[in-house]
Amino acid sequence: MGTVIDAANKEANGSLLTDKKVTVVFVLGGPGSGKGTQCANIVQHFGYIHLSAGDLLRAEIKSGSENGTMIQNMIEEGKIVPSEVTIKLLQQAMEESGNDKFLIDGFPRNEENRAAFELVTGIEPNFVLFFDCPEEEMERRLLSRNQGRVDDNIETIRKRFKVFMESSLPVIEYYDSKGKVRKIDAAKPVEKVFEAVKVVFTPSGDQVAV
Ligand SMILES: Nc1ncnc2c1ncn2[C@@H]1O[C@H](COP(=O)(O)OP(=O)(O)O)[C@@H](O)[C@H]1O
Ligand SMILES: Nc1ccn([C@@H]2O[C@H](COP(=O)(O)OP(=O)(O)O)[C@@H](O)[C@H]2O)c(=O)n1
Ligand SMILES: [Mg+2]
Repeated sequence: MGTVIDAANKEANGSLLTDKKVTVVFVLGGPGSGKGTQCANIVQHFGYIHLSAGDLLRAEIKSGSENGTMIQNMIEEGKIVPSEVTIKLLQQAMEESGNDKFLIDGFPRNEENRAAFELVTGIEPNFVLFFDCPEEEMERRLLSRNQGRVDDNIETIRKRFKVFMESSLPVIEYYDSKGKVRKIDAAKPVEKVFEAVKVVFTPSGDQVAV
């Protein structure tokens, strides 16, 4: 994307993103690590809006948009959709929500996602929640997710794991080098994982011993 267009985008989207202070938490982790499950819990307890990049892309396919076929093909192959498409959907959802605290789930998934979002929106995440889970466990979960997803088959799952290792982990490492990563052991049962998540979202002065 050219810098002139980027500057214009930033200007045009300034209402929410520069006038107000927004809180953004990126929720990252491999496919099946439990991002969506834990985001639902966080929303209930901490008043965030949950924006799943994958859900927004799937809704875009269903809406019959001109990008639908391209997005569908990328998802079936486990590939990462060009940033401009995903960022536009995220920005729209943020604007429409009227809220100012967002969990952005499954984004940024590669360096292009990360750099373009920062450039276009001017937003840096407050922190990054990273769900760390072994591949065997993620594979088991995805194969029994039963949400009718075209990408939850063993062939595409293997491709998604490869993309995660090659493209998404470097983004987590980038934020780790800035001290922004909050790593959670995501192999445990849902309730145990949420106990660890709660600690991250609770201001340290408010934590009570149990
Ligand atoms: N801690 C957990 N233990 C066992 N199963 C889980 C856990 N967290 C999520 N699941 C299940 O695993 C599948 C993938 O979870 P999901 O939240 O969709 O992950 P992601 O969004 O990271 O792909 C779902 O069927 C979900 O019910
Ligand atoms: N930032 C993103 C997020 C998802 N996607 C696409 O959407 C697919 C599903 O993403 P998802 O976040 O719903 O998947 P899970 O990690 O939740 O299993 C990915 O495999 C990509 O093909 C993308 O292209 N760019
Ligand atoms: Mg998900």
